[in-house]
Amino acid sequence: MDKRTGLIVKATGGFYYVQADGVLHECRARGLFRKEGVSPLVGDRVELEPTGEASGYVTAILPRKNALVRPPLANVDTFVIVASVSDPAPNALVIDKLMAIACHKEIRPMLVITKSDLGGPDALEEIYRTVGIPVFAVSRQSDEGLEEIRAALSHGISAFSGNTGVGKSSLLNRIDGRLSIATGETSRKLGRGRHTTRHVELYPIGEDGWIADTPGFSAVDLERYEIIRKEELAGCFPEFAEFSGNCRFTGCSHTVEKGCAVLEALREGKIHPSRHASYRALYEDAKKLKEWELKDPQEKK
Ligand SMILES: Nc1nc2c(ncn2[C@@H]2O[C@H](COP(=O)(O)OP(=O)(O)OP(=O)(O)O)[C@@H](O)[C@H]2O)c(=O)[nH]1
Ligand SMILES: [Zn+2]
Repeated sequence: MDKRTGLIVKATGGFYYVQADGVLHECRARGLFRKEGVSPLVGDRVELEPTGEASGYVTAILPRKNALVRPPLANVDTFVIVASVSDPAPNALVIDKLMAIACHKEIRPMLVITKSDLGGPDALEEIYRTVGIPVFAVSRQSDEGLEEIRAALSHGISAFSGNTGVGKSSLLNRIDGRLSIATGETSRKLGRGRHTTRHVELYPIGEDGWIADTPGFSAVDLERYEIIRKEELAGCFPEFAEFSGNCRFTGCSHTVEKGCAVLEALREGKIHPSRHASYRALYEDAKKLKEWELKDPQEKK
């Protein structure tokens, strides 16, 4: 049968489920890329050699745009960062770290503010509008905003992240009832703890969009595996770009230097203090990284 290309939407028990030409194929991988130390990920576009109507072999992985380690996911286009107005209170550092990871991986970030029934989303909105990313506010009290979020996810692969308890699962369920993630309450009732098998699965949305259902993965998992060098950090704060070229010294860290155009913009209110505070904190963390930690985690065994 003819080779074709498809998308891995699920991987479990040594099988890869590849969506190709409207059919879900249950596939094994040919040993080929194992030699090269690459294993197929959910989100990979692959070459498929069918062995039957709905079965086949994955014979090659097409070039990846990006890959995350935890959750294991390739070719992520949109990153939905979820934060709640309160319960838990928003943590700007977590949001900014996730946003920096997104930029670093060339993923388009957007922010969804949940639980707006518990208070106004204005404070968060004000910060992130200055960054120039899409910001949506929702609450389970109404469907407002949901349709716009669905539309923003209707192309490419999207993944959700945010601190535990912000309402990711509730939001996903409301975006699409098929998304299987159990909400905090349900999972407690069912006794599904931290140690359940975690597997990522893609669900279709809109015209040609896919949402990654990533049960059990938290912002913490993501942060642990996606490391940004201090030299690369400023580039992950998009609103710094128009200033950072004008600093007096090349290699300016934008934290203390005289003649730093980013610090100048901060003083003039063109960069939000909360964003710069996060930058500073992440810069301090990045300074402490050891050489071995800077190796691409994909290359680590
Ligand atoms: N007041 C209010 N509470 C909400 C809203 N959405 C979700 N919650 C509650 O917030 C809690 C956490 O919701 P989840 O959807 O489980 O949050 P999560 O981010 O998936 O949490 P983890 O699974 O721990 O990562 C639950 O008790 C929900 O009932 C909302 O719009 N308003
Ligand atoms: Zn500077």
